[in-house]
Amino acid sequence: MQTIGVLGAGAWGTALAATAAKAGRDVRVWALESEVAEALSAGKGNPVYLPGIDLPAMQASSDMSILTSCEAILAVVPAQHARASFEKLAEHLSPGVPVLLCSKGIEKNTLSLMTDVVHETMPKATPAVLSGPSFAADVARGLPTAVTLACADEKLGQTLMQAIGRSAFRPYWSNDLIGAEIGGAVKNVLAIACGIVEGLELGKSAHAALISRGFAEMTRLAVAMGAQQQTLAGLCGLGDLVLTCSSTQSRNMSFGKALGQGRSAEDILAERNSVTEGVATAPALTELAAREGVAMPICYAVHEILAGQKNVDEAMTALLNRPFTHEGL
Ligand SMILES: NC(=O)c1ccc[n+]([C@@H]2O[C@H](COP(=O)([O-])OP(=O)(O)OC[C@H]3O[C@@H](n4cnc5c(N)ncnc54)[C@H](O)[C@@H]3O)[C@@H](O)[C@H]2O)c1
Ligand SMILES: O=P(O)(O)OC[C@H](O)CO
Repeated sequence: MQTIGVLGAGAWGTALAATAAKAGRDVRVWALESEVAEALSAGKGNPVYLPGIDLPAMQASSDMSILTSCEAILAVVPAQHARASFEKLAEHLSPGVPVLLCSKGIEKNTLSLMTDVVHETMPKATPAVLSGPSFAADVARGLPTAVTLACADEKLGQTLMQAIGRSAFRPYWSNDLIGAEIGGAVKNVLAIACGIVEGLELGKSAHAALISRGFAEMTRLAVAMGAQQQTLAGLCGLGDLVLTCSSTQSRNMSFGKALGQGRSAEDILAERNSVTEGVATAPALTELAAREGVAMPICYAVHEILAGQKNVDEAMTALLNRPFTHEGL
């Protein structure tokens, strides 16, 4: 597998493209913005989404036909833009080509996971999932990172790992696509909650309690949807939850922190050109949890705050006054 296509040149798509290029692959990148495509092609990095980081030059275009003869595609557009992007990608894809889903979110309204969106828009493609604790800037700088690569077919999973992996970017194979997807989507909503706790200055004990009870919520939903419990204890679950809830380098965590400090969601988002996936995933997640009959009180509290149904103090008081219960999942 030599020719790798990357759909989306935000921070993460760019970091993954650079990693695959450093691993010796022939990389082709589709960028929405022509100025991003031009800068990447000219070896000037990505001044819009990864400013100040040196990257190898790679073929890039804002014309999606650049992805036509790629042997695998890394799909890295934000979750809410996946369906429209995949519908266009379908015109350029050969049957059976693996599509490695690298975004972390659930589609609003349809409640579709990204694998569902692939099945609906590109039924002949083979979906796989890449998820785990990995800030784009760390990966682009070549700092050590480990992620889950979930693919139903182990042989294809191994081929994908060889294609994009290197010593500083270590994929671990799993056959659990649903577990990897749910872990990545839920940790973003929980990171908003952790940010709120930090913004309210509720202390590190509350922070640890939230990570732990949030992990229980994530695992409950994933298992109800058919995932293996142990997947959530791995890189794409607990690993990513710990990373994202521990650093304001996370857009979701820093968004939550600003909410906790009293700013409005609209004001915070208006200042950003980057995506904060947990904002759109929160309402989808609470609907999904209701559909699956799973309790997710922390995620629900985030949804209530974002929907304007409660302010942060009211949501926190309601969480703290839930009945005492047993600790199991
Ligand atoms: N940045 C990270 O550290 C990181 C790490 C792992 C996973 N992810 C995930 O990767 C996905 C992409 O995030 P990112 O950080 O690369 O994005 P980003 O915030 O850096 O950039 C936003 C991206 O959205 C794209 N976009 C905006 N409108 C669009 C449209 N209408 N159609 C298609 N694309 C559109 C832009 O072109 C750009 O590529 C998200 O799901 C995110 O959760 C990000
Ligand atoms: O900046 P965030 O919050 O989108 O998180 C980035 C990655 O998903 C961390 O693994």
